[in-house]
Amino acid sequence: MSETIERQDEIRAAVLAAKNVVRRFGGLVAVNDVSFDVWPGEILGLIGPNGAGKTTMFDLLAGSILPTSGDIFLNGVQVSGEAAHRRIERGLGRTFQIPRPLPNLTLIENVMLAAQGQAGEKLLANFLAPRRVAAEEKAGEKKALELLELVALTHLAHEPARVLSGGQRKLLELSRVMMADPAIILLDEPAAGVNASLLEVIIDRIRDINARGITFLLIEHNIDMVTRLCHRVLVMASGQLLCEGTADEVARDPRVIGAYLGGAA
Ligand SMILES: Nc1ncnc2c1ncn2[C@@H]1O[C@H](COP(=O)(O)OP(=O)(O)OP(=O)(O)O)[C@@H](O)[C@H]1O
Repeated sequence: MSETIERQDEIRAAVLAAKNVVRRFGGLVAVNDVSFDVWPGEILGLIGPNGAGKTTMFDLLAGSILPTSGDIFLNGVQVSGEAAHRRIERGLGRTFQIPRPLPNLTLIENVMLAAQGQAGEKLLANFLAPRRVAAEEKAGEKKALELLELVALTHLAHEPARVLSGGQRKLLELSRVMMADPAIILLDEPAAGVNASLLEVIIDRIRDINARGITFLLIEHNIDMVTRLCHRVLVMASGQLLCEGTADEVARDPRVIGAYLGGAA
């Protein structure tokens, strides 16, 4: 089998795949010819020193920015030019390093909002089919409560989101993303700014959600978390994919040690 046909088969089997992706910002190549696959059901880590291109890669995968060249595939479908909301509809969820829930709405309202379409659409539907809208709202509330339970926030369901700690906001964000029934979730630094005991809750919840068949790709600087959670790890440095392997394998790789010692230079 030729290399190209093999690569096409891999792309078809992957939940998410990058193929020779390049992203330039003026003269700077933030992501430089990066290719990788995320397999169904895995928890894949993306690590690398500051400025390596990890966040830019997430932005490209999620559709917040478009590649200068190269392609992105979601469940085998080429989505390189598609807007972020289309990729959400196709099963891609994303959390941000600093989640910003609506502070004066309750947790349950914040989670329910994640499932709603355009306000105008909803108003029209309410006018045309009020009973259907009411039934959908009831089902949405039930699902939101189940998801809050999944992330261990049931006791705060009716509190305003402003009372949450940084770590609890990350858990809320995870439940919000789950409202759209994603096939894969991109997690941006789930451990950043989270205290030790809540970190254990976050690790457990990610494992539980993964056990439901949901795939994860996560950027993380906390190597202990990466070692405990990730089945496989990709390492980026200076915009390029340096290597991949288990957390132990990449931690021993002299190229990785060199990249961290030399920073992003
Ligand atoms: N919108 C932008 N305009 C210009 N340069 C950018 C832009 N976004 C990112 N960069 C540059 O691209 C490079 C990669 O940045 P990126 O944020 O992707 O790295 P990172 O690996 O996520 O770093 P960190 O771990 O510090 O978050 C950096 O040199 C950064 O300054």
